[in-house]
Amino acid sequence: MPAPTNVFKQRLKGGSAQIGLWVALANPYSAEVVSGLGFDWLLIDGEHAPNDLPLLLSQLQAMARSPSHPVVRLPIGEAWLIKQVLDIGAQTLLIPMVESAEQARELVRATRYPPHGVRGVGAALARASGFNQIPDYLTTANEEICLLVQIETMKGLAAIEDIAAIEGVDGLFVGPSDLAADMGHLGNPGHPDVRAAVDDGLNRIKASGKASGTLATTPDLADAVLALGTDFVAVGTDVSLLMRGGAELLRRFKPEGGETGKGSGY
Ligand SMILES: O=C(O)C(=O)C[C@H](O)[C@@H](O)CO
Repeated sequence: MPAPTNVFKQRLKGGSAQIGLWVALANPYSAEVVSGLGFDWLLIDGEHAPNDLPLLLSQLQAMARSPSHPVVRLPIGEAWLIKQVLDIGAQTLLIPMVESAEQARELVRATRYPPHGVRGVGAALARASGFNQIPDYLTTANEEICLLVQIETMKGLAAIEDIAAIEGVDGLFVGPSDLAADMGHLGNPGHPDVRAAVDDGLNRIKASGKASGTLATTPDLADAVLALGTDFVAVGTDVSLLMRGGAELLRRFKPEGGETGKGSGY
């Protein structure tokens, strides 16, 4: 009996865009709620949401019955953390701030058991192996890992082809917010120069043969990047859905806005 099949990794090669949702409420209850919506993938954000390892685990467990594939974003691409997140059962990782082929190569090695990498062997204790109930986990796990790396600086943009050429990198995700910051447009990912850089990056990733991905925070932006043939696109976040939906509901009954809404800056 092998490691669980990573259907998201398979679907990335299938040619149909995978539509995702950013999950940043850091709560297994809300994670289970959105896991029933039907998104192809759900990004559990370990970088900008207050998620520690136990919370990441509880959200993976909450999503377990859903066909939506969980993608876990780490706060940083370090082998010790990759080991822990893989052991709790994540099979698809998104690693931020990748800027070189060498960095990508080390990330691949961190996701692989020897001799192809340096992932520590703890399957006997791990949820990933069904707590050792999957007899062939160790010898089949490598193939079911999907590694997605973030391109979100000018240096990363310049290295796209080199990073995409690394075996074991399955997809490259262009991060508009951090790229905007690095380009001198902090807080303005919609700046024409940033939009052009994002689209150029996505096109080059696509041309490299690896899966291309990004986050589009408006339907129009999502339509634009999907028109490029982008393979995995997050089209919103749970936090913004809650905030926008709540603000709209409040305006219905308090057009002047609530006390907390005045100058709240949201
Ligand atoms: O740089 C980006 O954009 C991303 O990596 C996505 C953001 O981090 C996400 O938190 C939405 O703002």
